[in-house]
Amino acid sequence: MAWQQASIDTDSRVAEALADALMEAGALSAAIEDAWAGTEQEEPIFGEPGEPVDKLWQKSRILALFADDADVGALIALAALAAGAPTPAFTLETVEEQDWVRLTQSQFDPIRISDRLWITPTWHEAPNPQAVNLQLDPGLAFGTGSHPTTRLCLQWLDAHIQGGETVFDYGCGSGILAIAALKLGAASAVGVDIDPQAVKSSRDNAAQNGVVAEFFLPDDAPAIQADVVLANILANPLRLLGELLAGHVKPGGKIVLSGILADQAAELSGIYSAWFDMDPPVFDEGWTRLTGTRRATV
Ligand SMILES: C[S@@+](CC[C@H](N)C(=O)[O-])C[C@H]1O[C@@H](n2cnc3c(N)ncnc32)[C@H](O)[C@@H]1O
Repeated sequence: MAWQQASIDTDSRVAEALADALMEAGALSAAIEDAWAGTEQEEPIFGEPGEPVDKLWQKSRILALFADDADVGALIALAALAAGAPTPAFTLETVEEQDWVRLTQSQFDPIRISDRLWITPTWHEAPNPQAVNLQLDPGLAFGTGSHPTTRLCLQWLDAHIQGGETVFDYGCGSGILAIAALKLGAASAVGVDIDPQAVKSSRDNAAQNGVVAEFFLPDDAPAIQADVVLANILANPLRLLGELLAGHVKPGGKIVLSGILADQAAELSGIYSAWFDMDPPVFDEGWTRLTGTRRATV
């Protein structure tokens, strides 16, 4: 199927009325943009989120979509009359139907963490069916495996989970770290996030991957001590959460921190050395992973 797209340059003062009138006249959509978009005269117009923008471009362009058999010239003339504007000139082009779902999906390929650990969208064949494959689609919560902060944690899990560990994932997002730990052999995993949508996504993703993990909002989290605690949050919350996170790590257990910029690593390592013997930092694209071993409390 194809559509006709009319491009109408018009005085900004009548653009909105004309776009409304085009919709009334039978356009399938009508969007207003800067007539000089993409040129040196392009004029960015910014507004506060949720606030109406009271400024208009000097000259506006309306892109209006019509059915392939519509008499576009007659409909534009009718709309201009209704909007009290002179009949504008326009150009017309044919727009072919696209498979938007396929186009979007093609932008997400499987992600190789290591030879044995892959993150694969559900619509893809696993590149290595023998590997540990997490099925994860881009969604409303952070954590598809493509971001360096997540990748640093996944690489640590891949290298250190030997089987039977208990894991606590603080700031679980999509649940990717808890789910990966379980698929790599951990005995149990619990995740926590302040965002209810992340808690829901994590539960859905665990079910999708056939693993049993529990996810909570912080106030509902169980008072557990785990062999491994991961927290891929940002430096600021990590500065405040040291004591709480340390309380969730068994003596001799491991902490894995991510979401830290390279120039914040020394300061964060200093904070966590109050409870942990810290390892040297590991860097990836300007981000840092910090790890440490919980000292026995005296
Ligand atoms: C960068 S994402 C990490 C998601 C996932 N764990 C990963 O590694 O990709 C950080 C997550 O931490 C959550 N978060 C931020 N501050 C938090 C806090 N104080 N307590 C619990 N969760 C928090 C956010 O809602 C977000 O989902």
